[in-house]
Amino acid sequence: MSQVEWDSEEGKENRSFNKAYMIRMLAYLKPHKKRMGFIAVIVMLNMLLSLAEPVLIRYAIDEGMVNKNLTLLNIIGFSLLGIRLVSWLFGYIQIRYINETGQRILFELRRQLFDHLQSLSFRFFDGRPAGKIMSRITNDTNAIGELINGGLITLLMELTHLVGIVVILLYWDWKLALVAFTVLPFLFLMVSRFRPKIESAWTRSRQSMSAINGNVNETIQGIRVIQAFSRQKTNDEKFKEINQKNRKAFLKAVSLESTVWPLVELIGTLGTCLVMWYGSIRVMNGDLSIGLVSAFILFLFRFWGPLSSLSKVYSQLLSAMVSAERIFEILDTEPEVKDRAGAKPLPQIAGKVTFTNASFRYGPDSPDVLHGIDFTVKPGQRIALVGPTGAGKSTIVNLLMRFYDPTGGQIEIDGHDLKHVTLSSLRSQMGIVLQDSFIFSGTIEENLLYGNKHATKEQVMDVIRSVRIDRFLDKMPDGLDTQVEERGSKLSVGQRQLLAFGRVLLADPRILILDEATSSVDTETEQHIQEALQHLLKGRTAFIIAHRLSTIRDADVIMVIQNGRISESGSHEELLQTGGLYANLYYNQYAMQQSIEKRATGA
Ligand SMILES: Nc1ncnc2c1ncn2[C@@H]1O[C@H](COP(=O)(O)OP(=O)(O)OP(=O)(O)O)[C@@H](O)[C@H]1O
Repeated sequence: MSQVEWDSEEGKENRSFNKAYMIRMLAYLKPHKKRMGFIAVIVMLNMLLSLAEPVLIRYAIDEGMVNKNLTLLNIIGFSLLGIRLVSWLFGYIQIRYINETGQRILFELRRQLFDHLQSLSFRFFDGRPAGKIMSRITNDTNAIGELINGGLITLLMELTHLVGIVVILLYWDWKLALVAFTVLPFLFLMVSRFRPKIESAWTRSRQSMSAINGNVNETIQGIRVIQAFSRQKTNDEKFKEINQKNRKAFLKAVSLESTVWPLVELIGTLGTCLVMWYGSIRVMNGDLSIGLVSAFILFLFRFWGPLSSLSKVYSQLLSAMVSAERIFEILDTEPEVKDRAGAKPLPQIAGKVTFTNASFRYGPDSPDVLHGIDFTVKPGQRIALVGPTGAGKSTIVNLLMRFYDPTGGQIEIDGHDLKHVTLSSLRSQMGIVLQDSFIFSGTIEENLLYGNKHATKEQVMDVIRSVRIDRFLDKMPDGLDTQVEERGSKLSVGQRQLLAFGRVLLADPRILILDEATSSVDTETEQHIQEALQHLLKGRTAFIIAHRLSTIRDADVIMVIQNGRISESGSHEELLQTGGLYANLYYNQYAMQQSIEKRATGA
C-alpha cells in the first residue's frame, strides 16, 4: 500500500459489511469457544426470564385480579422478584465473562500487531506517520474490543429476544401482532436512510482523531525545533483545524444519533398505540382478555428498544469492519526484508565484504540512488566512506545491514549472499552507531547491555573506560543505575553517542559501522575512542562514514561516493596524489582548520 493510500482514508467512509473480515474477526473468538458457549447459555436463560415477565403479568391480571385469586397474585409477585434477582446474577456473569474474553482477544490482537510492527522493514515506516500507526494499535483495536464487549452480547441477546417476542405475539393473537408490525417498514426505511450517514460521521471522527494523534506525536518529537522557530502560533492554528474537524464530526454523529433514535422510538410508540386501540376494541367485543392486551403492550415496549439497539450494533459492526481492515492491512504487510525459504544462519564471519554491481532505489518509482557499486573489503580492514551530502553513503551501509535489499547486484559477507542468510545471524555479527543515537528509557546499564544482556560487569567497566563513558558517569548520582528518560533526553548528544558506542562494543560485532558516529563528541574524547578502536577493531571490519576527514586519514581504504557511485578509492596518500574530489575536500577542510586555529591563538 502506498503512503497516499495510508494517508487518505476517505475511501473508507462508506464501508459495507465484509464477510471475509467478519470471518477473520470471528476466528479470534475460536480459542474462547467454551467461554462463548457458556456466555450464550447464560444469555438465553436471561432472555427466557425476561420473556416470562409479561407472560406472568398476563396471568396476574386475567387469573389473579379478575378471579380475585390472592394466592396466585402472591406467587406471581414473588416469582417476578425472583426473576429480577436471578437475571441480575446472570447479567453480572455475562458482563464479566464477555469482558474477560474481549480483553483476552484485544491483548492477543495488540500483541500480534506489536510483534509484527517490529518485524516490518524500514520502507514501511519510511512512508507512514508514527502517530497514525499508533492510532491503529490503540483506537482500531478498541473499536473491535467494543464490538466484542458490547456488540456481540447485544446481538445475541436482542436477536433472541426479538425472535422470542415475535413468536409469542403471533402465537397469542396473529391479527394483533400484524397490527403492531405495520410500522416495521417505516422503521427499516428510517434506519437504512440514516445509518450510513451516522456511520460516516463516526468514521470521520475517528479519522480526525488519528490525525490529532499524528500531530501531537510530531509536535512532541520536534518540540525543540518548534520552540526555536517560535512556531507555536502557526502550529496552534493547524492543530485547531484538525481539532475542530474532530469536534464537528463527533457532534454531527451525536446529533444524527439523537435525532434518529428518538424517531425510531416514536414510530415504535405509534405501533404500540395502534395495538392499544385495536386491542381495546377487541377487549370491548369480548374477543380478547385485558391481561393479554396488557402483556402484548408490555412486550411491544420491549420490542422497539432491541430493534434500535440492533441497528446500533450494525453500525458498531461496520466501524469494527473499518478498524479490522486497517489492522489486517498491517498484519498482512509482509516484511520486505525477511528470511527467505531455506535461509541458513551465517556462520561466525571473518568480515570480508563484497559488493558486486549493487544498485538501489528507495521506492519502485523513485530513481536509483546507488549505481553499480563494486568493491571488496578484506577482513579487518577499515573503510571510510566520504562524499557530499545525499551521495549514498548511508544507503550503502543500510544495504550491508540488510535494512533494505539491493534492487540490483549482490552483497556478500565471507562469500555468503546476504539474501540467503538469516537476518538474526547476520545482524548479531554487525554493529552500527549512528549520528543521532537512540537511547531507550531505563538505566544507563540497561542501555549498555541492550545488545548483550550476558556481558559481565568487568566487560561493562572495560567498555565504559575505553569509550570514556566514565567521564560523565562519575558525575551521575546513581552511576550505572541512573535512569535516562525516553530517547535519553537527560543526556547530552555527545553522551548519548558515547553510550551508543559502549552499547555496540559490548555486543562485540564482527563488522562495525560508524555513520557520523563521532561527529558530536569533542576532539579529546574522539581521540580516546580512536585509540580504543585501534585495539577493539583488530580482526574486525569497520565502515566509517565521516565528514570530518581528519578522523579517517589512517583508514585502509577511503571510498569517495558521488551521486551514488564510487568516484575514487584508495588510501589517504594515494587519493591526495590523485588530486580529485577527496584531495580538494581535504585541503579545504585543512585550510579551514588552520585558519580557525590561527584565530583561536590570536596569531
Ligand atoms: N528513506 C528514504 N526514502 C527515500 N529516499 C531516501 C531515503 N533515505 C535516503 N534517501 C535518498 O537517497 C539518497 C542517498 O541518501 P543517503 O542517506 O545514503 O546519503 P548520504 O551520502 O549518507 O548523505 P549524508 O552525508 O547527508 O548522510 C538521497 O538522495 C536521499 O534523498
